[in-house]
Amino acid sequence: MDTQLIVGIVIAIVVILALVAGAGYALNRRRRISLRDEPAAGTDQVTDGSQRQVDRSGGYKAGSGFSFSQGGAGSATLDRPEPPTPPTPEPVAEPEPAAQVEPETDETTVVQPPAAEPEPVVEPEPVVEPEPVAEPEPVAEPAPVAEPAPVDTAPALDEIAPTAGRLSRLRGRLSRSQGAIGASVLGLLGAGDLDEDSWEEIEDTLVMADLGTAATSTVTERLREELATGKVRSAEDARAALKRVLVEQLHPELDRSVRALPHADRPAVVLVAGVNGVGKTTTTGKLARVLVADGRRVLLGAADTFRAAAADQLQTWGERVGAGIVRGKEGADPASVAFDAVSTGITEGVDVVLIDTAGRLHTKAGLMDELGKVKRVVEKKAVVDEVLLVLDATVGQNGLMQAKVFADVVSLTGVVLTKLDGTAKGGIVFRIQEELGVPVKLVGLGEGADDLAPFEPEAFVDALL
Ligand SMILES: Nc1nc2c(ncn2[C@@H]2O[C@H](COP(=O)(O)OP(=O)(O)OP(=O)(O)O)[C@@H](O)[C@H]2O)c(=O)[nH]1
Repeated sequence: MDTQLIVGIVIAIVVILALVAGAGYALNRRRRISLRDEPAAGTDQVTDGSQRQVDRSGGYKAGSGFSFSQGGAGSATLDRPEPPTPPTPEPVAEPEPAAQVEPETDETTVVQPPAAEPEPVVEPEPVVEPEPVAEPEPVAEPAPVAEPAPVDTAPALDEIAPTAGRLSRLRGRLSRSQGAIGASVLGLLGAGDLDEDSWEEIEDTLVMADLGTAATSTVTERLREELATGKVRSAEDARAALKRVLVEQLHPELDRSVRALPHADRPAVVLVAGVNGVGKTTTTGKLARVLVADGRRVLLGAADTFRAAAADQLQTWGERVGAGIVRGKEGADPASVAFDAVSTGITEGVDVVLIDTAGRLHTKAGLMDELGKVKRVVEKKAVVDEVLLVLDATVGQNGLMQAKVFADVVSLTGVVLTKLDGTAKGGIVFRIQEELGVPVKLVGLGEGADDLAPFEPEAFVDALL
C-alpha cells in the first residue's frame, strides 16, 4: 500500500471519530436534566460569573399555588397590618463574638445534586491539517457507532406533583377536623333560634377543636351578630355565615408568601426550626420540591448535626429532586454548617438555601441558644429572609408552648403546621396565629413527598365545613 493511501485512510478515520465524539456529546447533553434557569431576556446575571435568573415578578409566580416573595433587605419581620396579639418579645441572647463563630469549613461537605454535576469539558478534537489527498479510497469499515452509550449515570429525578391547588386537592385529609367544627356547629346553627344551651354547645365544640378561648369567644360573638341580622334563614345561609366568621378570624390579609426568592447578589435564606419529630426535615424536603418545581435552584443545609440520620434523610430528599446539600460531620457545630451552606449557596449562585436545624428540646436552654447562634452566624454572610417554625398539629397546647420559646430566641416569620391529616383539631391554626401573631404559611397534610400545601384561609375553612 502506498503512503498516500495510508495517510488518506488515517485522515478519514480521524474525521469519523471526531464526528462520532461530537454526536455522542450532543446526545449526552440533551439527556441531562438541567435545573438551572435559562437566562431569558431581561433577567439579571449575578456578578460571580454564574448565570442566575433574578425574580422581578414581585413575588407571585403564575401557575403555582404557592406564593413566594423576596425578603426585604435587612429585615425578616412580617409586614402585617395589625397583629392580633402583642408582638413577640425581642430575642434576649447577646450577639456572639465574631471569634467564636468562625466557620469550620473543613467540618462540612458539599454534595452536589446529580443534575448539577459539572458538564464534562470535551476538548475540541485537534484539527487535522487537510492534506491533499490524491485518491481517498472508500473506507472499508466506517466504524458504525449506532448509539453512543450515555455516560450520564445520574439517578432519575422524581416527578413532582403539581403545586397549584394543593390545599383543595388535599382537602379530604382534613376530614377529621371537618366533623369536629363543620358538622356539629352547622347542625346547631341550622336548627333555627338558638337558646343559651346551644350557644354553649357551639363554644364547647370550638374549644374542643383547639380554637382556644379567645378565638372561640370572638367567633361565637360574631355568629350571634350574624344571626341577629335575621338574614340567616336556611342551612345554606348558616354555612355562609359560619364561613365568613371563620375566614375573618384567620386574618386573610396576612402576608403568607414564603420569602424564598433570590436577591440580586445572593440567595434567599430560609431557616427551618422546631422541636424533634415535628416534621422539620420532611418539611424542608417537601419545600425544596416545590421550589424546584417552580424553577428554582435549591441548596440544602443540614445543620441538624445532633441526629446523624437527619443529614442522610435530607440528602435523600435533595437527590430525589436535584438539590445539592452541605452537611457536617456528626456533632459538628450547626452554626458552622449553616454558615458554609450559605457561603456555598452564594458562590454557586443558587436561588435559595434551606437550612434544616436540629430538633432540640425546648427545655434545654443551651440548645435553644444554639439556634439563636445559627441565625446570627448565618447573618454574617446573608440576611435570613424567613424563619419557619414547624409545629405538629396533633400536640395541641404543647405545641403553642414550644412556639413561644422559639419566638423568644429567633423572630419567627411564619409557621408550618404539620400532621393536620392526623388530627380533629384543625382549630389549632386559629390559635397559633392568635397567640404568636405569626401567620401559618404552609400546612403538612401527609407523609407523602408532595403533601405540603400553602395555607389559604378560604380553602381551609371550606375544607372544614
Ligand atoms: N401524617 C403526617 N406525617 C408527617 C407530616 N410531616 C412529617 N410527618 C412525619 O413525621 C415524622 C417525623 O418527621 P421528621 O421530618 O423526621 O421530623 P424532624 O422534626 O426533622 O425530626 P428530628 O430530626 O428528630 O428533629 C416522619 O415520620 C414524617 O413522615 C405530615 O404532614 N403528616
